[in-house]
Amino acid sequence: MYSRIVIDNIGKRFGERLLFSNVCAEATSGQCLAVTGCNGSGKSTLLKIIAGLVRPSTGQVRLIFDDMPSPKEQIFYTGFVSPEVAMYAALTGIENIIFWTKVRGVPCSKSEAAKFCCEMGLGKGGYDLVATYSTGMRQRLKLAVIKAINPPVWLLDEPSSNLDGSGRSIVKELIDNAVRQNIAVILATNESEEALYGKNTIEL
Ligand SMILES: Nc1ncnc2c1ncn2[C@@H]1O[C@H](COP(=O)(O)OP(=O)(O)OP(=O)(O)O)[C@@H](O)[C@H]1O
Repeated sequence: MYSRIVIDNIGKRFGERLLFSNVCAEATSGQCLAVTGCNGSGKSTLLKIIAGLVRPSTGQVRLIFDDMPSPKEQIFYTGFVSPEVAMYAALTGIENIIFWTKVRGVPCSKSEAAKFCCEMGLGKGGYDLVATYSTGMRQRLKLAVIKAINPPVWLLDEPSSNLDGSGRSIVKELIDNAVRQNIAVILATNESEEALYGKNTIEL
């Protein structure tokens, strides 16, 4: 599927405080757009605006897909990995994947969910309750969920947070594969090395 995200003159203000203004960029299928900037510059806020979770103060974000979903359906075309997204602690990793894929209407068997856990380096941890997970394991599970849902637009907010070296390599491979599969990836990061995954970069 072809997708195009147009960030058109976006600005955001919280009360008196202007966070950013006149941000313009585009991300299309098969490309990664990196969003960089210091702590508090508004990277997460911009991703939330693109996800439709926060209203911009000025400008608009247009999501364009070749099969023209209704505005209500468009939310199902994006996946969001963020420190603010939580997995269900009372479910196992595999059960979380089955839950989230069901919410999105994507078929996913237990064995497929177990495979996604393994690919993200959770191993047999996929059968354990998320309540018992370390922060890095929770992050790996969020990556397994977006891989299972596989939407045409991926919004990745600090995808390597709390990950060790092997986890960071998994994130790189995940983004490379997503781009190869024609997914549009928007990546917010503080890591200069990770920012290089972006074909284009917005600095806030
Ligand atoms: N709902 C809100 N109301 C008021 N201020 C907010 C709100 N959400 C975010 N902010 C403020 O906006 C600023 C930018 O936050 P944001 O999380 O987008 O930055 P960031 O660039 O992602 O930071 P970091 O690199 O630390 O993750 C922060 O100062 C934050 O306190």
